Amino acid sequence: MAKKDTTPMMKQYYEIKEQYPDAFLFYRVGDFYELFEDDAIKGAQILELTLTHRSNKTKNPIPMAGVPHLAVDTYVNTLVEKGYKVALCEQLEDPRKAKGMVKRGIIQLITPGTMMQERPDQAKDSNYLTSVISTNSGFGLAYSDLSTGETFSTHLADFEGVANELLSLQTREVVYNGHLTEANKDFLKKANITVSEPVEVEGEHAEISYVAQNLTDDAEIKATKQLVAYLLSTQKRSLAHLQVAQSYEPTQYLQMSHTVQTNLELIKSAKTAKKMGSLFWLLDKTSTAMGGRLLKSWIERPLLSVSEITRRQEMVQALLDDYFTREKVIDSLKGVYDLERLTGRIAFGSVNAREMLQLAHSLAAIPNILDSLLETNNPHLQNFAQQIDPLKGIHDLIVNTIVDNPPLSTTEGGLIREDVSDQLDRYRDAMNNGKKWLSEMESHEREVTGINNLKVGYNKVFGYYIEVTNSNKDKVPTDRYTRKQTLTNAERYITPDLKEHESLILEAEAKSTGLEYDLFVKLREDVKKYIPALQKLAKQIASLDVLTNFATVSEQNNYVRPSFATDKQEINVVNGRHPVVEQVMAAGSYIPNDIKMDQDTDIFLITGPNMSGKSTYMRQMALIAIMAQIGCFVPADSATLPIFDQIFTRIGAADDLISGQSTFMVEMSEANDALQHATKRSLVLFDEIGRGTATYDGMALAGAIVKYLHDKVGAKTLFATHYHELTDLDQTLKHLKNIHVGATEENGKLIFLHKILPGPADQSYGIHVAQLAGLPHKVLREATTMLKRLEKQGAGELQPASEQLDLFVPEESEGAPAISDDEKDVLDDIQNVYLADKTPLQVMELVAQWQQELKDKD
Ligand SMILES: Nc1ncnc2c1ncn2[C@@H]1O[C@H](COP(=O)(O)OP(=O)(O)OP(=O)(O)O)[C@@H](O)[C@H]1O
Repeated sequence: MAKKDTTPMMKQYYEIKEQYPDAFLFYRVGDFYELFEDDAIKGAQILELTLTHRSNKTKNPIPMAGVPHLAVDTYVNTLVEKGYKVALCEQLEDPRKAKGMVKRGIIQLITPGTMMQERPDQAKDSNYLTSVISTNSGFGLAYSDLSTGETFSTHLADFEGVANELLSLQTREVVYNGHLTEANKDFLKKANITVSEPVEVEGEHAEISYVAQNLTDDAEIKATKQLVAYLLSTQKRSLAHLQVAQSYEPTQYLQMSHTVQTNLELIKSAKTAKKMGSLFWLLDKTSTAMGGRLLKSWIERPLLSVSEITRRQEMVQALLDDYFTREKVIDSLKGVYDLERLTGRIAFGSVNAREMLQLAHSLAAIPNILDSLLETNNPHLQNFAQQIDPLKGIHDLIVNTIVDNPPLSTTEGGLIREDVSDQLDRYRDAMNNGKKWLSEMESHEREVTGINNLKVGYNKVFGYYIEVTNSNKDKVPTDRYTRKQTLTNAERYITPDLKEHESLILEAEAKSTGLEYDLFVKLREDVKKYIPALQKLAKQIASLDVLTNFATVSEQNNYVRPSFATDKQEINVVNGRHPVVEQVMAAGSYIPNDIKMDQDTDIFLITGPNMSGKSTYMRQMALIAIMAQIGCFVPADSATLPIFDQIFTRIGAADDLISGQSTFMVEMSEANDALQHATKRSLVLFDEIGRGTATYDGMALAGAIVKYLHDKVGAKTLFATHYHELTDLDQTLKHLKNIHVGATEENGKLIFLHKILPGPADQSYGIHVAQLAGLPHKVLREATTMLKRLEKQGAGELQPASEQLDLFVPEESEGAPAISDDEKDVLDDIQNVYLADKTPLQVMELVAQWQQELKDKD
């Protein structure tokens, strides 16, 4: 960078900036943070700041923009949320005491992956920084949420696995060690993930070995150490709250790719990308933010172990059966703050006295929760309670140290109770005595001078003074009083006595606030020793919150406890419902449906009109399976399920925007994923496979895929299709059954029954649905005529297109004037269209287009 200004300050600035070339450098000058050079130009634009210039008189003024230090968080957050990094450069010494240039240094590097979620609406979100290292034996991956310190690590075979994990974690930043191909870079860019270089940290850091202590896999250890080193180097402080990394295998859980999670709308609605309308939205009635975050991670990672699921179910059952205990627990949970993040703030050193009290109040709620659980006769609830240490010592320590209503600031006193420190009490006595002396002095002076409204006051500039109004000025004993300040209607004086006491009072005050701060820091350090115990407690409370929440939701929505047939792959769901669709519909209007697939049935081929409920039925199956495997009860009258190892989907039009593939390509890759990786224990949902290409290609592919699933995979498969020709497959594939969603026609109108019935659908009603969508009458009539013709002739033996022209030529064309060029274009199009290549719907679209062209011409 060309250094245009070589004043000592700018020299210092350039030196620091050189070390952080890829971050916005917020350089503290007095009450402002200044941005210079390119940072200023770019920052001014993004943050809408006024761009000014430093050294305006020189030939090359330096662009500059500033933000007030009190508002810095908002500006930093805006930049970091957009994927940038911010280096906060502070004055490291008091400018008044500094000799020469004030020392400055970076106190924190804030990056997308290390930003703490502070806004209330983000309380249930985690922000994971991920670290990846490529090794000879695949990839090590580790991630951590800096606000809570929870850390995980795993080992993945290929970049595809890494990419999937990054998307599932919604990671904003990855510290990447290894080669990235152009395609990898492209993916990371499209997924909006900031890529950071790994960093070395100097010296020994206990955190690095602590976090990695339980890991055995070399790649995981490396990724974890790289993660912690990056955190330490950006945060520039000890991070006592980082938790021992938990190693996991993706195969330990029911596996679903990020696309599957998105398609099934587990955490967000596919349409709005908001929580509303998702399974998480439906299930989340948790009382604490920790519970909310835990629930989300449970939904993303359903269990495989029946005994673990049963353990959750037992708790849900017990809480469901015992309304009063449940209500008491919920009531107490409401008093528990975000223990995990409070603990993080304690470790971070950013906690204030009010938050310290929030911790104490949270701990105060724990014994009530334990009492409620222990009072029941339920062994599961009792056992759960017995494992919890309420950490009463920490509670007592905090409430015995901090006053009831402490101020926000920790440096201005008023935080610490009496009797905590003799020394503090002595300072306070001195202050009180001094103040008492002042009030006695005031009465005494009134008496001796005869000035009744004489008063003693204080301001920051002059300290303590005696104030006398102008009307009493002549009574002032000028031999004892020295004038200090003149106001319009009064004079202020001091006396040697007053000044002597003033210095005693102020000294005691300064010492007392200093000591209070020291005592507060000591308290913080004392509590810091209990961080692992607090984190354990936080986890226990969070899981109690989620389990209680399952009981509440299950009761409110009439869910039933599922059982698992582990020895055979059988599904027997009686009157199952789609939990989210049912919720947004009027009460009682959702039509329940059974899902019964015995050992000998692997594939349901589902036909039925558009809009009849095929997708809903398939999603219902997946959501019931997921709910069951996270330990929640399920929307059905009864349910027996296998434990699914993986779920695959090809549903809806949630096109893969990130990889930039075409719809049909995405469809085929998703199908391929299932064909390659599904096992007998998997659940496969395929909705209208093949519709993204020409009819015959699509139908042929769909048929072959069904056959492959049937012969080679054996996964439980729900396969919805509009290709009625496929329904004949039940003749040859013995594990395939046809089912359809019922619909009837009354007076030419289509009535959806939303009821699953055995056998194939008799007709597709596509044109009826088009009618519901309000297509012009003429289009519908013509489509109907064409459909009849197609059905009569069989799509393969279509007449040449020219012979069908009479379908479209308006009657009044006879004897009409010669046709225009536009009309001719349309006729040419009609003549050239190859009908065998088109679905009826596509033909309808074409007809609509031609009509529009003719209309435009009018
Ligand atoms: N069991 C049900 N009870 C009541 N309403 C239902 C039921 N199933 C589906 N619906 C309603 O029907 C609508 C359409 O359902 P869905 O999208 O599953 O149809 P589809 O057959 O998959 O349609 P398409 O073939 O066009 O994709 C849903 O949004 C819902 O409102």
